[in-house]
Amino acid sequence: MTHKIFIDGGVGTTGLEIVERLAGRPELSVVTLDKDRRKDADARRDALNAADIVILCLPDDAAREAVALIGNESTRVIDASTAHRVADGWTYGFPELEPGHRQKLAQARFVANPGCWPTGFLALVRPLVLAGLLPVDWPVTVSGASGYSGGGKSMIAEFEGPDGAPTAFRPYGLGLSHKHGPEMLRYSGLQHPPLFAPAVANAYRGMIVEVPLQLCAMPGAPRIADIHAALADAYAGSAIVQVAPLEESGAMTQLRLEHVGATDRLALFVFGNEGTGQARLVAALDNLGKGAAGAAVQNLNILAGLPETAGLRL
Ligand SMILES: NC(=O)C1=CN([C@@H]2O[C@H](COP(=O)(O)OP(=O)(O)OC[C@H]3O[C@@H](n4cnc5c(N)ncnc54)[C@H](OP(=O)(O)O)[C@@H]3O)[C@@H](O)[C@H]2O)C=CC1
Ligand SMILES: CC(=O)N[C@@H](CCC(=O)OP(=O)(O)O)C(=O)O
Repeated sequence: MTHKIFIDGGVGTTGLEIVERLAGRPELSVVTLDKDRRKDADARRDALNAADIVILCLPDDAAREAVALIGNESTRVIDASTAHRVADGWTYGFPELEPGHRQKLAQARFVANPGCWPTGFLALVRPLVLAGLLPVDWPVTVSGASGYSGGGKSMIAEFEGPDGAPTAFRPYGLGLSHKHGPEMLRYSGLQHPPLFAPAVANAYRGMIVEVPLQLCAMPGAPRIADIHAALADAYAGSAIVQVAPLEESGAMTQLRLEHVGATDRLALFVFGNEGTGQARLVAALDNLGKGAAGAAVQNLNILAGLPETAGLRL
């Protein structure tokens, strides 16, 4: 069986990355609209309703508009935008979220791909909440740096424009109301919004997401080995999410934004000091990989009943 896939927004930053990952797969027939017709409502309606699975790589408003254009009840949707991540009737597209979630995704008609920051955050935090190591009422902070392609074509133009990059490193989200807040809160299972301190760096792609924990102040004062074991258990056998052994992270003195390169891998680390009772949990990923296009292709594979890592860069 050939699955008909339409990528709406196929010439944008995320859309192009998805097209690359789907190329050369005979089990898929991939449709994109050429530059002249890509915003034509009739052409989009036809393509949306003719597809088995559509992937929306659009700004939020255009993604909502695309969903409204779908009348064919057998068309399934993967939305890469923020529009539907906490919306009723949508399934959150993070297969690793918790046991059984992948099975829910396989049956879903509407799937919301996670944001890049929440991908790193939830991968680090959700298993600790499930294991009872991180109390649900604990005040959690998450910070880090992202490559500028995380801001799509407009931020790429800003950093690669004729005047050169505007800065080397730019903290943002200073109003503490980033659009990723609701999904981090909902899917972590925490009771309080995490304090989120993001930054963008003068690098095209790659990101570091960090959750510092004062283990010594937490109930039961979990040890670094307990935190590591919970993460290692959660992702045992995953080809996508890898937890560095403590011997490896213990020997590291630094970590680069580019750690996973242009791949769809998600690398997790537990750095810590048993003496001070402090830990730094860190996720390294590509904002365009597991943070966007890699996740969309992984979800597509799950929806279509295909091998989960087909087409991924691992
Ligand atoms: N970049 C990243 O790392 C990540 C992005 N995302 C999300 O993915 C989505 C796409 O982002 P990204 O690829 O970065 O953004 P881009 O701005 O690079 O691409 C968006 C594309 O959508 C097109 N578009 C805009 N409005 C319409 C419309 N009404 N009909 C058809 N096409 C339209 C744009 O056209 P035009 O070429 O004319 O501008 C552009 O080609 C966004 O919702 C973003 O938040 C999610 C995770 C990470
Ligand atoms: C560097 C940068 O600006 N990154 C984007 C997030 C990119 C992403 O995850 O996309 P969504 O917009 O689909 O959530 C931001 O923080 O808004």
